[in-house]
Order: sequence, then structure tokens, then C-alpha cells
Amino acid sequence: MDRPFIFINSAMSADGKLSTKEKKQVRISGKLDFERVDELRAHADAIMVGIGTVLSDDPSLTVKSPERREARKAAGKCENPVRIIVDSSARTPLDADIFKKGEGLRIIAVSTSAPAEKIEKLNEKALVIKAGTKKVDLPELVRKLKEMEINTIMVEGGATLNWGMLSSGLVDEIYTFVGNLIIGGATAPTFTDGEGFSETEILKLELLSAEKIEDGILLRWKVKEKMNQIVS
Ligand SMILES: NC(=O)C1=CN([C@@H]2O[C@H](COP(=O)(O)OP(=O)(O)OC[C@H]3O[C@@H](n4cnc5c(N)ncnc54)[C@H](O)[C@@H]3O)[C@@H](O)[C@H]2O)C=CC1
Ligand SMILES: Nc1nc(O)c(N)c(N[C@@H]2O[C@H](COP(=O)(O)O)[C@@H](O)[C@H]2O)n1
Repeated sequence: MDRPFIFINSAMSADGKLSTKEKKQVRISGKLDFERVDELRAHADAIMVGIGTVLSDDPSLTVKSPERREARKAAGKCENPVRIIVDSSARTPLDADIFKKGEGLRIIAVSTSAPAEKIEKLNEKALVIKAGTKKVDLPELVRKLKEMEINTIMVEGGATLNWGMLSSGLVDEIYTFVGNLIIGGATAPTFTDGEGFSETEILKLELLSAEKIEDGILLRWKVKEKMNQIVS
């Protein structure tokens, strides 16, 4: 494969929302699910989020458990996976938590139309990769990441990046943790936003497993082909 193995992990409410209509972060996962997410992070070569998530949540995207960080180091890796922000216009704040916390390479993926001055400033804190002219060209980006020996990418949202990756055919597996709450709101981010598939393009999934975790359920999916590719 000329791209890394890519999976999405998201926590959503029982009505499919990732956060509130004001894009305020909601604690959907419980303690055990956050442990599972930390384990996934610890085994990934890179974690990727969209700029919308950085602007809303200001995540650090570090491996939280000291034991897992030590295990990574013992395996000759950096204590954190490479942290990647998909950010077409280079809007990442220079004081974002991702720069403040933890060791390891940060990558900001921008388009060629991002302002040069901001790119220069980001370059002091991260590796800036250009892919695409107006918005980040995701297939080109992941090819470049593969060339850097990034072989496994964990995408942690948000809704628009999930759509971008899924609609570009770049996702192999999905973990959705469905928590025991209803958030509501027509404009609250859902697992996949973006423009949406038309009827003949709808993406099919295969359910790999379903596991009750505390008061929620973890679903693991394999991404199959689009509907129009299975209709003979
Ligand atoms: N519950 C959960 O597991 C998670 C929840 N969230 C929530 O999701 C919300 C953020 O989601 P969004 O606003 O949709 O932002 P997002 O994090 O999906 O970022 C979207 C941005 O990525 C950039 N981008 C560049 N090239 C792109 C491309 N080719 N395709 C798609 N995007 C591209 C665009 O600027 C776009 O606006 C927040 O409210 C956050 O709390 C985010 C992550 C996980
Ligand atoms: N797995 C999961 N469960 C929830 O309930 C959540 N709200 C999220 N949010 C994601 O986690 C990121 C925070 O990462 P750090 O703790 O700062 O490392 C946040 O940005 C969302 O991507 N995830």
C-alpha cells in the first residue's frame, strides 16, 4: 500500500454527535474508554486532527500513561506519536497545547495558499508540509507521510476531517464509542459532516466487533467499498 494504515477513533453521543452545537467538548467516554484511546495512541505512529478540533478543544494529543510512554521509549520510539494538524490556511495558534506538552515531532499540513509569514512562524515549532492549493490534499499528504515512514495514523476527528478522509477513500477502520447521552442540535458536529455522499456513493462498513464498555458501546468497523462499487 502506498499510504499508511489509517483508522478513525471518535466518541459520539447516542444521537451521533461529537460535541455541542457551540462546539463545546463533551465528556462522552468514561475512564475505561479513555484508557483504550490512550492504548491506541501509544501504538500509532501518528495522531491526526483537523484545525477545527484544535481551535475548539486545544488538545495536547499526548500519550497520557507514563507506562505506555516508557514502553514506547523502550521500543526505540519517541514517547508520543507524531502529532499532525490538517490546517489549510495555517490557522494553528502558536501557543496551542500541542506545542506546549510532550516530546515529539509536530506536523502542520497546509495548502500552498496559506500565508507565508504564518508558515515561517509555525516552522519554528513544527514541520510544515504543503499539499494542495486551496485546501489540504489528503491523498497527497498521506503519501508524503508514508515516505516519512509513518505507517499507522490514528485520526481523532473532528467531523469535517472524518468526512475528508472517508470521502477520499483513505480510511481502513473506524472505532466509534457510543456514550449514554443525547446532545441534540441540528448544527452540532456529527461523526461525519462535510457535504455527504449521494445515494449511490454511500460507504459500506463491516462490523468487526461490538463491546460494552461501562455505560456505552464500542463498535469497531472495517471500511468496505462504496455502494456503487458493489452493485453489479
Ligand atoms: N468526540 C470526539 O471524539 C471528538 C470531537 N471533536 C469535536 O469536533 C468538532 C470539530 O470538528 P470540525 O469543526 O468539523 O473540525 P475538524 O477538526 O474536522 O477540522 C476541519 C478543518 O480541517 C481543515 N481541512 C483542511 N483540509 C481538509 C480536507 N481536505 N478535508 C477536510 N478538512 C480539511 C479545514 O480547515 C476544516 O475546516 C469540535 O467540536 C470537537 O470538540 C473532535 C474530535 C474528536
Ligand atoms: N475518545 C474521546 N472521548 C471523549 O469523550 C472525547 N471528548 C474525546 N475528545 C477527543 O480527545 C481530544 C483531547 O485530547 P487530549 O486529552 O488533549 O490529549 C479532543 O480534542 C478530541 O479529539 N475523545
